[in-house]
Amino acid sequence: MSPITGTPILTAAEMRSAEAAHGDSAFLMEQAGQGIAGAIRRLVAGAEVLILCGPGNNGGDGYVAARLLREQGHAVRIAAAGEPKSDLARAARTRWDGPVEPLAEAQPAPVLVDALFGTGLSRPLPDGVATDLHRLAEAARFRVAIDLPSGVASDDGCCLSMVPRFDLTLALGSAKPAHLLYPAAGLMGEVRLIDLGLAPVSRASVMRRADLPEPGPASHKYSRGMVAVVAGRMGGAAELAAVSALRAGAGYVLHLGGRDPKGAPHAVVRRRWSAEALDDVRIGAVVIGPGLGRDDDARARLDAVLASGRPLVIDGDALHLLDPDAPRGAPAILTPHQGEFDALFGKGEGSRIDRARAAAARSGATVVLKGPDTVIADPDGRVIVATGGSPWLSTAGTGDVLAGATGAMLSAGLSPFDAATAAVRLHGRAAVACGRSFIADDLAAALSRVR
Ligand SMILES: NC(=O)C1=CN([C@@H]2O[C@H](COP(=O)(O)OP(=O)(O)OC[C@H]3O[C@@H](n4cnc5c(N)ncnc54)[C@H](OP(=O)(O)O)[C@@H]3O)[C@@H](O)[C@H]2O)[C@@H](O)CC1
Ligand SMILES: [K+]
Repeated sequence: MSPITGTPILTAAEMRSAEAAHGDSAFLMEQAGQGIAGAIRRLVAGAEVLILCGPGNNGGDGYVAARLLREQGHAVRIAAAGEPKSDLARAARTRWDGPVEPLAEAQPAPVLVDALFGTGLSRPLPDGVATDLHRLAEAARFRVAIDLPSGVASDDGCCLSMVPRFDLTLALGSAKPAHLLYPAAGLMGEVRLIDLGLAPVSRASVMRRADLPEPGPASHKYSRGMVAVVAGRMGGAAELAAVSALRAGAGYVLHLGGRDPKGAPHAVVRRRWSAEALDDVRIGAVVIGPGLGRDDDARARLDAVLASGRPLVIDGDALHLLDPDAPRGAPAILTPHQGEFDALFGKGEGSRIDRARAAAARSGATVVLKGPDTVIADPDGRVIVATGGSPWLSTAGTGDVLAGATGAMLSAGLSPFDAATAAVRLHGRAAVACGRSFIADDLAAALSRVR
């Protein structure tokens, strides 16, 4: 059992291909059962376990785990929603020599293990099954989901039925989109990986430690990265982005336009807005959007920035003015939240991973689709899904902080994908370091502490 950080994310179809490529599904199920039994043994300290088994291979995993737990002297019962339908599940059921209770009649146990449905769930749970799952989950002290909580759709994290809250979800072989994407991700408790030795390959993975650029002995302020932040109607947002760029590690931040607020950091260099200011070849990234406004003046500034040929971070209001299909002369990172994303790219089909990836391919920009499950997608198809942020990030100005931090990483010479990943990671860590009920200014300050 290990953390899922850094692991590949596979759809149900990709999981089936990985299983087929391995060639020995019975061995994989035995491995899964061993991992599950081992995890449960370690975690529940002898308490009685009730395993709910479904008709497919998720149920098969449950039968194997039950047999192994029983062989080791653990108190375990099984309740099933019907007979096994797959060959593997039937074989696993045959090797279980204890009774199998009908699900509707099952009495609760302190530990509930849900092996009803996994990646094969294709429709809402039958009403009776959903009711029994809730009844038994509510009565249990500790709830474990095998691979996925029953009722969640593996590929997009939607709930096809009402899903109870779990304390632990044991992801088998690889992470699935639902382990990261909400609402499903919010119901899983801690997600841990049981390695099946599949070595699955995917272009999508769960975020792990990001390498942040470090200054060396020969570094100077321009080599650390020079960021220009283009201000607009609401000065505070651009101020936050500018300060955040410095605190995330930029060597020089130029704030173009807007007023000079009292008490603002003296480290930010301020100039009036002019398109010519962007001619400075030392500028490694331009951040535009925070507080920009959406009027003609804002549009003119965006047009000038797009024409400058500098690497771009496009956020906030600028996303409302942008034509995502228009060619750009420089790399760009777009940082929309879901509302801005929908306005820019349309509602679209598929999971947040699918949609962010399609948007990146369409726009030719790296897309950071922000949320509790931030998805970073590159035009070349790579995707990273972030974990470990904080629900307290849902406050005004935190997006401006991310835009500034992203500008810092881009100006330091990271590729847009690596810059976005590093900034999202740093921003999430800073949010966690801030604790509860912080404001965006605290978050900007925490970027330095976390670095
Ligand atoms: N891939 C791997 O490498 C490994 C995978 N492993 C395990 O296999 C799991 C995937 O197994 P799986 O494909 O058999 O799917 P699973 O989730 O058990 O359900 C399918 C069954 O449920 C049925 N059914 C579906 N929806 C339903 C509904 N709403 N209400 C009622 N019935 C419904 C469906 O019937 P049908 O839709 O055909 O009518 C079918 O009979 C995976 O999560 C992991 O635990 C490990 O063993 C080791 C390695
Ligand atoms: K399950």
